[in-house]
Amino acid sequence: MKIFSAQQIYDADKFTIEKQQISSDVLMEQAATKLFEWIHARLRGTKVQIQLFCGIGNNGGDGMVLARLLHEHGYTIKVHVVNYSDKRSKDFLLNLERLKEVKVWPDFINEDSDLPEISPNDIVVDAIFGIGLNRPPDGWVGNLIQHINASQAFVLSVDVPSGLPMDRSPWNPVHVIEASYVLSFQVPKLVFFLPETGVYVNEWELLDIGLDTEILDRTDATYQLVGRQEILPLYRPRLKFSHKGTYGHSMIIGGSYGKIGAVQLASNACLTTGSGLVTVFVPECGYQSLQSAIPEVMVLTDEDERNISKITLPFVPDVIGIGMGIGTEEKTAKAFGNLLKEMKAPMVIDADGLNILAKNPKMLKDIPKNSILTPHPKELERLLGKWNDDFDKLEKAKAFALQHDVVLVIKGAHTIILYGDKGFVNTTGNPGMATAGSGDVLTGMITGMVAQGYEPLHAAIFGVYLHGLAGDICASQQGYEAVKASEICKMIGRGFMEILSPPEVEDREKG
Ligand SMILES: NC(=O)C1=CN([C@@H]2O[C@H](COP(=O)(O)OP(=O)(O)OC[C@H]3O[C@@H](n4cnc5c(N)ncnc54)[C@H](O)[C@@H]3O)[C@@H](O)[C@H]2O)[C@@H](O)CC1
Ligand SMILES: [K+]
Repeated sequence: MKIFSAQQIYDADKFTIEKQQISSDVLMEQAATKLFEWIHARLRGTKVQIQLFCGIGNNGGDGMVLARLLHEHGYTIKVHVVNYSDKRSKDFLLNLERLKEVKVWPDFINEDSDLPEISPNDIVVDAIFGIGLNRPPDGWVGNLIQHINASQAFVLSVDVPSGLPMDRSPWNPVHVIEASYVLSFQVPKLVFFLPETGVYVNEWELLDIGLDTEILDRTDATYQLVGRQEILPLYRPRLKFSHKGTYGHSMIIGGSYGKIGAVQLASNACLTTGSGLVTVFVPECGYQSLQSAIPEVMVLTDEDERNISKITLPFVPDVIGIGMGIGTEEKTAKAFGNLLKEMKAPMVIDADGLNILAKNPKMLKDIPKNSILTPHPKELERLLGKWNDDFDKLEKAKAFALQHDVVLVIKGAHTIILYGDKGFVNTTGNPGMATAGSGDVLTGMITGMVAQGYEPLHAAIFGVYLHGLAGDICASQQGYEAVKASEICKMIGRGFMEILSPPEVEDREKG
């Protein structure tokens, strides 16, 4: 599903109004009717007080229409106009009049007004600012926002949490609504998925407000949200007349004394994801444990007992997953550098493999074509240097991926895969997966997908989605805390089955 920028949303809005020959207030009425229907379906006339805080732009206009509809259906409402500017939008003014016509008179909150009392049992509708926010809210508006956040009431934000800009991190982190639920119009917004801004969105859902499908289809979005619908077409079915050679030979290189488990997790995940053959290359000390832990995996060892010091491969694998538990010893870094120079097979590079690259930037030019890098935030920072905010991070990361022609997997609550000038935002996964070895499993899985012939970008997108899905299945069975990397691995098969099962079973695109 495409993620639009604020400008693209305004363009789609304008196009719809022109093509469908409707006026802008009709579109606002449509949008607010969807809000009303959502609320009404859940409250069914419950006698709860709904306090609506409405700005003076079109987000506030949506709030005005919603207030009218709630009033007409007998709900107990209080409407506040947050009077932060005298530049009121046309449709706000129109709907303020329409509200007065049904005998609802909002109070106006100005700089010197007392803040209204909000009970924890109230429902707050937040329609102060929408996607039009382009500068910091005034201090008193910020205070009102803090007051709403402190109320413990359920806060339903219209379109986006007020105070959250669409293209940067907030000016003041406490002057943003902490939304219990966001009902967002038509398309998801990138801010919902980034660590600094996603924290204001507890849950979100899209409302189809009828923007024209022609413009939605033809708009080229930089970012896409990846759900089951996007994953299913990437799937490569296994053929009846195939054999283990059809699905590639993966090599997993990593481990050091005390960290052989990382290789075990990665190679097991690689096999379980469907790689035809898997060979590992580890220091001598890993031989026994790997042979006994995973009988399906073939084991090659370094001449060094505790660390990788010289990588000699007796065959050319289809793909190499490298870096888990490998350490950053000088001899290891040298062996890794030589492998990069000699090897043409694509690589999936993780953990200390990335740290070695960060310490030896000259090696970056030797990364084989079609390779994938899977940094977590700290590893990314070592590669890119510091960034100002999440948007700056994405720009820097995109430039890095372009310069080195790699697929970059930025791991996080919503992992983002960057390639060329496009980004893909994952929707699966949960906080239980923030656990030792989870990244090793992901590296193994992506390696296994490349081995089977998935293009690197598809391998990364599919692998990340499947990894999160396997983690979600684990969490649903035993809770977040008990999710362990080895169990994520066990759920890979179930994950595949869920992706391939009929659509009514799952729709994970909700936030
Ligand atoms: N584009 C669409 O698809 C539709 C948009 N609608 C609503 O329209 C919203 C956007 O409306 P607007 O563009 O009027 O913008 P907002 O209502 O988000 O903001 C109000 C206006 O205040 C000004 N402003 C920005 N930052 C300010 C600040 N810190 N202090 C004081 N004034 C500030 C700006 O001029 C801005 O246009 C959407 O979020 C959505 O809720 C809906 O009416 C339905 C259709
Ligand atoms: K809002």
